[in-house]
Amino acid sequence: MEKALQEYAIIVAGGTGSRMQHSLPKQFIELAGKPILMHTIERFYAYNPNLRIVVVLPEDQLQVWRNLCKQHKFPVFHMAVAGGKTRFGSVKNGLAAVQGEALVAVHDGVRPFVSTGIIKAAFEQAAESGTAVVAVSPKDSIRELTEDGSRAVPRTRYKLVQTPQCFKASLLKEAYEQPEQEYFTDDASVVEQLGAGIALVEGSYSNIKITTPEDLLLAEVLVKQFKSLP
Ligand SMILES: Nc1ccn([C@@H]2O[C@H](COP(=O)(O)OP(=O)(O)OP(=O)(O)O)[C@@H](O)[C@H]2O)c(=O)n1
Ligand SMILES: C[C@](O)(CO)[C@H](O)COP(=O)(O)O
Repeated sequence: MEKALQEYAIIVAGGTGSRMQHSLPKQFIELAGKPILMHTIERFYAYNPNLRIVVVLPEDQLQVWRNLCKQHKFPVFHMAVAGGKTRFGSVKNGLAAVQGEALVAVHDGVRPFVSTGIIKAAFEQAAESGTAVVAVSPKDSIRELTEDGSRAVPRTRYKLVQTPQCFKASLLKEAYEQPEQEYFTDDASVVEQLGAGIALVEGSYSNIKITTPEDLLLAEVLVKQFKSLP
């Protein structure tokens, strides 16, 4: 039987959270008594306690994070590395900590409600096909902007992309050697640029990215239901 590949999670939390308009970087805002980022890390630890976890933070927040870990007696072992100016740069820095052939999940530090089932499904799909991107179907109608205004498009042709996004390490590393492009909004878009196909895995509507103040209100509700979320 083939030996299973080592699994890694690169949890990107190297942003400043400008759209949240909060005094703290949003990944440090407390939910149910601890920073959002700690909830996120705990989801991955719950999936696999042997997972190697790399947390990417703004360079000037590394000490703040160490202090928060001490203050909260945060028990989950992880490596903390400095991020880049953009999410692309942060993922690239996190990837430098990945050794050998492995499976790597890249996940937003501000998506604390991902279920262990979704993480598992993403790793399994990546083990099989090399790529796995979690996504959900849109619930609203979609219009495309055109030169004259806008037009309706069939929503059944679209998916809303979430994280985790899992890949074989060699593929992801090769992808992140490419020059950064403005249209690289996630890891799938970077890997796809190499010509690789992207396998989709069903996500969840509760796997929200905490981005703007109303997301925080929703997160306060979701955190109370944490154990029963899909
Ligand atoms: N230079 C950056 C920018 C973003 N991220 C991370 O990528 C994830 C998704 O990005 P987003 O929600 O846009 O976070 P911010 O960049 O912090 O938010 P904003 O765009 O509102 O400033 C977040 O966990 C964020 O910390 C990162 O690791 N490094
Ligand atoms: C990676 C991502 O969360 C997938 O939906 C999203 O693309 C991040 O976008 P942001 O502009 O960095 O928030």
